Amino acid sequence: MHHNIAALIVAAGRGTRAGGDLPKQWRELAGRSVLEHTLDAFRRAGIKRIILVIHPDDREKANRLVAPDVTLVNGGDTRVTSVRAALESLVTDAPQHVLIHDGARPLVSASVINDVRDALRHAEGAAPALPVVDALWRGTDGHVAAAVPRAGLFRAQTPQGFGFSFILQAHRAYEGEAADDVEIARAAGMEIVMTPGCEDNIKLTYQADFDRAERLITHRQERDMDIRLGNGYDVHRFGPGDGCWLCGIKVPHNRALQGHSDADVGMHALTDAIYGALAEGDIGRHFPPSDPQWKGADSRIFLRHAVELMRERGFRLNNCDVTLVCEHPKIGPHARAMQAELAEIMGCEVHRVSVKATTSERLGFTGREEGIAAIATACLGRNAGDT
Ligand SMILES: Nc1ccn([C@@H]2O[C@H](COP(=O)(O)OP(=O)(O)OP(=O)(O)O)[C@@H](O)[C@H]2O)c(=O)n1
Ligand SMILES: C[C@](O)(CO)[C@H](O)COP(=O)(O)O
Repeated sequence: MHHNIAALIVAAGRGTRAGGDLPKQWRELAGRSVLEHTLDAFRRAGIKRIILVIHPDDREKANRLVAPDVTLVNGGDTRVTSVRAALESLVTDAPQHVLIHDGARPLVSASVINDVRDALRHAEGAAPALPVVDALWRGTDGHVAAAVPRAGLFRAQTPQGFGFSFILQAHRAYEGEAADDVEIARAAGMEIVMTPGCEDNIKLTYQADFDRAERLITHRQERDMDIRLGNGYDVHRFGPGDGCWLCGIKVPHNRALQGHSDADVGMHALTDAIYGALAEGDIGRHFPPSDPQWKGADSRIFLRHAVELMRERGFRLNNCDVTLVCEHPKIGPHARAMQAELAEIMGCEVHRVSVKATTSERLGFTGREEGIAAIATACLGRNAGDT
């Protein structure tokens, strides 16, 4: 997907402030190591190349994380030298961009990563930040010594993204310590754009941060279990014509389906199933048949609207299943094209979309070929990786 970008995940520190038996990035968080959470966050964002920077003492543990998308590199004594080691390791097969991230920030969301990556289309560098909202003081000996103006102050997060060759040169030219790579990039004259940070993208620094991260992960897991099901049912009668619109495909037939719109009975049932899963009524509520503007309308408009609503509410389509009930036309030869068309409209993978058909054994209105009925089920899940 994004082969020309690599994530450098720095994890060579010793985590002295967090304490514990193991360096913090190797400790368990909600059943998995911190680094496993961090690697998965980048995979969810579609990153295919990850350089994991480790301490040589952790090689044995780290070998378990090696995968086709993960390469190990030994870090240095400071964060700066660890990043530098990772950058140098990429020189022979350089990506266009790099995202440099603390292994100790396992809760980074796909949207934080993607906002940085998107900003790199126009910027030399980009990094997530949050404005300081609390009042700031300077303190001495446990007393407030002065108020510090907070206007224009931001809290820096990672991943910090850069053009690879720019940041490599900046690191090579830099001497001494730096809190992060933005500092190094700015010292080399690079312009850095700020992108939205996220309160959940915490860096595990002290023990209390582990407790907070556990709570956030539990909350995410509960949210991810929020699965919504909806069903839809629709019928259209036959009238004169030379084919029927069914699931976005014009199927040749000696008749056509009649309706206010293009009468795509399958797409209507599916649209209603999505509205149903969101408890948002049905097509008639969003596109009233009394409104002349929907006369003869392309039913894709309805389905796209339901999908937009689904995304706005933070859901994605897990899968859907449409059954067309008719004697004729025969659906089998067109089912795959219908699945592909529906998947295209909904912006999802085709394996999430099923279209099938049955006859009603010549019974009832479908059996007498007076019309076609369709039933659909849609299953929605929460958008993974987003907070
Ligand atoms: N020599 C170092 C030092 C730090 N880091 C990484 O940089 C990130 C941010 O650093 P920090 O939170 O300061 O981690 P530690 O140095 O491990 O923590 P501490 O200062 O408490 O020892 C961490 O993912 C850490 O593993 C690194 O790769 N190499
Ligand atoms: C890079 C960083 O995460 C930006 O907030 C941070 O500076 C690194 O951690 P440290 O605690 O400053 O070492």
